[in-house]
Amino acid sequence: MKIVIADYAGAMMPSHELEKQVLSAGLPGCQICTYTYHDDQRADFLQLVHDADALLTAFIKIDEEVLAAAPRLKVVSINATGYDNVDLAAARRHGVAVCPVGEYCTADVAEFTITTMLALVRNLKAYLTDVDVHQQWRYDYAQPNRRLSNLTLGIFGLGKIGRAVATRAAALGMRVLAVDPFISQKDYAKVADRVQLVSTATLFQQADIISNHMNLNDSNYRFFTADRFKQMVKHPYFINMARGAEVDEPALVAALDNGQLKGAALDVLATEFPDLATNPLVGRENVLVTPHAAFYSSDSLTALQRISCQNIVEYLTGHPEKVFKLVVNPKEDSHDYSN
Ligand SMILES: NC(=O)C1=CN([C@@H]2O[C@H](COP(=O)(O)OP(=O)(O)OC[C@H]3O[C@@H](n4cnc5c(N)ncnc54)[C@H](O)[C@@H]3O)[C@@H](O)[C@H]2O)C=CC1
Ligand SMILES: O=C(O)C(=O)[C@H](O)COP(=O)(O)O
Repeated sequence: MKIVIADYAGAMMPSHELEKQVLSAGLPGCQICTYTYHDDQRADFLQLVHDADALLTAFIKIDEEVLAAAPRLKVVSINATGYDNVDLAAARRHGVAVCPVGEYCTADVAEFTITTMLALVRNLKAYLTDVDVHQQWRYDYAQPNRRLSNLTLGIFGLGKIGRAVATRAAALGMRVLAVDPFISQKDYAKVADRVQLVSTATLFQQADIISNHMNLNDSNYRFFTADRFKQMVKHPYFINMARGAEVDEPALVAALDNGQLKGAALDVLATEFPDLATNPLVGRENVLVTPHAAFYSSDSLTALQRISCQNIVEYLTGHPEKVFKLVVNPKEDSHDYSN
């Protein structure tokens, strides 16, 4: 049995020892190949997966071409929460199961979101730059600091991460609004005492900070457009911790340039590995760009590696019901055990 662990170049795991341990314990004798994927070497990747039974990856486009090149493939395990890199219809056609990790970094992303929120409203980047770079000692800027407990947070996507952000923001005294047309009553009930579900128009009217936590799908590709930035009445801070493709990036740059937005915290940009030297969002005092790092802690990484490999073991040993989250299960209806 052959298992391919493919890291996108630039988003590599520090080590694959834990994955190898979990896979070898659950599937004794399996062959494990680790691989670093480069966009311009797709033919090598297709060759590598041609006799693979399982593939462990994130971000690499898994489409008809890959699935047709891997006739023995039974399961694609995504070592990430987001699985927008996989063509689910093609996986269904090929009878290949798809299991994203489900949940491993909810608290990490929520803490990171609150960290950037506080940094934005407290002008932290400007203070640090003034002191470290310019040896300047001052506290008052054109954009005065604000107290979170006097502000309204507007969340797009009240899923696991959105709810965790809402809970932390409410604990800091913020009023919390959210837009999520797809949330179940059961999930909303978990936070109904601290979050008000509203329309997009109401959120745009009332939010001082807007934080995006939607999973990327057909309903929200390039959702944040110039027109929508203009509808944000209070010139809010904008935070994106989900996927860069949900934002029209030139429109975001323009909204920052013309003051439509006070500032931004962006853990994801339009492309996964942006050219920082030329990206117009980099180097601004009121913009925090981080390298898709919100998920990362030693705690989350261990969970990520363990769960993503355990999912492969469970599926290949005939226990799909034990896979944490199956978004395509060729054997029966798909399950989500994460809620
Ligand atoms: N920056 C980072 O390090 C990380 C980023 N992520 C991103 O965060 C996303 C969310 O993660 P979870 O909360 O665990 O996922 P989730 O699936 O629990 O929540 C996503 C929520 O977005 C909502 N949604 C989808 N389309 C929407 C729309 N058009 N309007 C409003 N709401 C919409 C869904 O109904 C769902 O409630 C992931 O899909 C991934 O893209 C996840 C982990 C780490
Ligand atoms: O889990 C997700 O979805 C993410 O966006 C993670 O931050 C990034 O995934 P990896 O870099 O761990 O593959």
